[in-house]
Amino acid sequence: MVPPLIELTGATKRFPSGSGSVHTAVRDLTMTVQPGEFVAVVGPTGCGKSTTLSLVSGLQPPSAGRVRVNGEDVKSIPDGVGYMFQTDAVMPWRSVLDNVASGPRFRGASKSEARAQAVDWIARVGLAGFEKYYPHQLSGGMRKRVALAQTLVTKPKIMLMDEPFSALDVQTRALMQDELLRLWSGSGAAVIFVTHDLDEAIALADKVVVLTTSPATVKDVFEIPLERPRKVEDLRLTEEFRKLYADIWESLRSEVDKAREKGASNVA
Ligand SMILES: Nc1ncnc2c1ncn2[C@@H]1O[C@H](COP(=O)(O)OP(=O)(O)OP(=O)(O)O)[C@@H](O)[C@H]1O
Repeated sequence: MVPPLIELTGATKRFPSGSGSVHTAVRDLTMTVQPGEFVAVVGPTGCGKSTTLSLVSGLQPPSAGRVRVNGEDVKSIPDGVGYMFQTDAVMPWRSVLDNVASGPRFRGASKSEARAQAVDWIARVGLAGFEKYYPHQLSGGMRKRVALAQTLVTKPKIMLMDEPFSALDVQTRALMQDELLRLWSGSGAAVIFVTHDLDEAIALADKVVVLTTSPATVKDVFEIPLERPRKVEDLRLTEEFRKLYADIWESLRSEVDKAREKGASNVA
């Protein structure tokens, strides 16, 4: 058995909230991610999904429990981690080429090496010919492709993705999901992908982790035995997919209902 690449064991995160009280965002959360595994995390709005990612990224230390990457306790941002968020990190004042080259440059590559890597990844995400464009000259989907190239050019061992496609229209979103799967399949990277969208979680992942309503802890873990390579739009029409959806939704629904009862206005 290969040791997990990412391991949260009884991880708890508390934040001070006004009036001197404490808010528990994540409680006693245990989950593992194997090297090269694609794990989707779903849960009701505000349950603690992003906080869970921030524990793995080292942006937040746990208040209790352990968070390990590669067998080591996470004390700062671990090496080899790439991020992608809902609002992309594309710098508006830089061309596509300079945006993608900035990661390798920051990690010490020479200017020409960084540019060569950037040109390669810009082509791989389907943007060859757009190197000199600026972000405002691109569509939302194209900017996501730039963000994907920015993330992958650094060859991360771990990709932490927090609803990266949620601002896209449905068709562009499906395209980007296929692109992500295509690019990830050759990368060997482990992924934690946070999403509100159960369809998206099942279409992309090897494993779907259902979190409880706040404070987040793991409610259920579902293996997704769908064959790869996958075409997300075709996959959604299959009986196997609908069955998985029904099973996982059964688990998620009661948490969404609890969150609604607690008064969350915008739930899963
Ligand atoms: N830095 C912080 N300081 C104080 N409270 C925080 C902090 N970060 C998160 N929280 C609180 O922790 C809880 C969980 O937030 P988190 O963003 O992790 O949830 P989420 O499931 O990702 O939300 P969403 O579904 O809206 O994306 C929320 O009540 C939030 O207000």
